[in-house]
Amino acid sequence: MNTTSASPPSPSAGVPALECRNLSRVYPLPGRRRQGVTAVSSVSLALAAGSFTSLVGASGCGKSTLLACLAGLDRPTQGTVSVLGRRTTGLSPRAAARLRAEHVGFVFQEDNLVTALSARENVALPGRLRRRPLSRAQVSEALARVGLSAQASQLPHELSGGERQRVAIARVLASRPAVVFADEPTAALDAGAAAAVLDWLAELTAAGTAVLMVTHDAAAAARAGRVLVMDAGRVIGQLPGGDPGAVSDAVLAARAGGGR
Ligand SMILES: Nc1ncnc2c1ncn2[C@@H]1O[C@H](COP(=O)(O)OP(=O)(O)OP(=O)(O)O)[C@@H](O)[C@H]1O
Repeated sequence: MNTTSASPPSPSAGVPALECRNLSRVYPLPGRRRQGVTAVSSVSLALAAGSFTSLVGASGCGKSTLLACLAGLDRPTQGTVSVLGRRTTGLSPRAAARLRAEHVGFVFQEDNLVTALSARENVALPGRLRRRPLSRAQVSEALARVGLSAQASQLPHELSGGERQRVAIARVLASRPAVVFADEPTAALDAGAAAAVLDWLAELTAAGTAVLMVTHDAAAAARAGRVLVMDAGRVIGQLPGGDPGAVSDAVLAARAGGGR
């Protein structure tokens, strides 16, 4: 376990790291004022500090939209989101960005990194935004942890897709935000690299971070302690992690039982 990284803020007893209530997102349809696409419908959930949760469901069921609304990257049409008990919905864009910089991290398949910054600078960025810079040793340690010491000075376009993903992992390992959102973090990786990413996410949760991961990979989903199953914009069920077969069955059952 990395011992020199920043620790996530200790949440007050009983306050979830992330919570949403009655969250909905309706995309307007051009030219049809009264109609829209309901991508997320009345979702309520809470993630405890140190929990690892995955979100599964058939393509188009609303996983990425829910993640984006929870992460403050999209505005829900209705409902509330709170991080460490502080409401993020309804904040000014500036205040929301500040709260995100302080407490939220991202591991996305694409658009992960600031293109003009080196791997090292990308890892250091959350600390700069929080005005609590990480030490050079902390950044180096995180890059070493993901096997990228030799690439520290390279720009994102000089790295492979898998290496860019690892820089994003190093960034959250170093800054340890209260909540990490991971969208298909293993999709473009070979089996060994995917297993390593899941190990690092689990390492984060052991240090107190709440991780929410969207994935189509049942084996990856089953690494989480809790698997939420979505269909047609709703979270329709949950199961404990550990059994990829049970996750596949739950997704198939959701698809068979519902749909838009
Ligand atoms: N910008 C948008 N405008 C209109 N409809 C959208 C928009 N983005 C998503 N949708 C619709 O919202 C629904 C949910 O999409 P979303 O991308 O959240 O699903 P998903 O479960 O993440 O799918 P996938 O697994 O294929 O990535 C889909 O019906 C999609 O067509």
